[in-house]
Amino acid sequence: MLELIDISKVYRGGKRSLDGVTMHVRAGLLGLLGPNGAGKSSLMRIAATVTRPSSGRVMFEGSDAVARPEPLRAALGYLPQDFGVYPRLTAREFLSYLAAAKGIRARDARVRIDELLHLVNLTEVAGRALGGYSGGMLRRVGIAQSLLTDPRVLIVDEPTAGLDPEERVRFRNLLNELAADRAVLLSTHIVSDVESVASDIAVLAGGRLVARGLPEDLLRTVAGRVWEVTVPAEHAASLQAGHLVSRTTRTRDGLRLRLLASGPPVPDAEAVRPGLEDAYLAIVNQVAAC
Ligand SMILES: Nc1ncnc2c1ncn2[C@@H]1O[C@H](COP(=O)(O)OP(=O)(O)OP(=O)(O)O)[C@@H](O)[C@H]1O
Repeated sequence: MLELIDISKVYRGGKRSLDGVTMHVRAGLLGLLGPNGAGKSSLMRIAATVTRPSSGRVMFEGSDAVARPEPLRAALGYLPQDFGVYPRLTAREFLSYLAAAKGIRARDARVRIDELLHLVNLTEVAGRALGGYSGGMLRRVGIAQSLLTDPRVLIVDEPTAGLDPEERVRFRNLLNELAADRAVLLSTHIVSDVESVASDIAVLAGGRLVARGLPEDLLRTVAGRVWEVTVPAEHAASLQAGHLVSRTTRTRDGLRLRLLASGPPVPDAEAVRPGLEDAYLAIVNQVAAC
């Protein structure tokens, strides 16, 4: 549906944020994972036709979306990372204003806005000024605005930033539902945001696409290399220094470390089933070590 081909981006001043990224976006939920500064927002802005790539092509349904962005724009919903609202407007007023700006007729807009307020569970507070909304509620307004035109491609940039765990789960489920009949590209640096919902995961690090596949493909990269050990707190530092540690838990018997190693890091280490967090850590750090 949407193809990003060999995309590079160099900002004025010489900062290179993307380096030859090729990524095809199909129907369903594609989770774009990467640490801060990996280039996720740069790629999302290019996919959303907000910024042009320095080189490379963006193709939408076979036609060049850099030269002619209108067809993609007409099919696109976008929630930018720095989504802002007018605090004095109510949710309904704000959405009506945006609908008018998108050229939606007033009567159609009213019906659509009612549907969307219901979808994002804001109907009851739709008459309240946005200045009084929580971070999670504002994110839901952001999703509602991105869906005004019922887009076939939905791009959401770090939508769970600043949300509490409960809101995060609700948001994840909503995006999962939306991905049933459209392409959703979701960026995040939090593995659990995509772990349970994305069937397709891309990992960006240092401006390059370093992994892409099903969660099980990514898990395979650390098969047999994830261990858990419990050590006295004073012994933990040397293990932490020599290995990638994906989790540290304090227990009655000392520190429980979950770490990556090609063989048992200590004789009584317990081999455990890899999780996506382990795979992500390994993939991103392999790149950093190169
Ligand atoms: N307009 C800009 N001008 C110059 N450099 C920029 C600009 N936008 C981003 N960068 C730089 O490009 C790199 C990638 O930034 P980008 O925001 O795309 O990454 P990200 O993965 O979305 O990270 P974050 O989650 O922290 O936003 C960073 O080093 C950033 O400082």
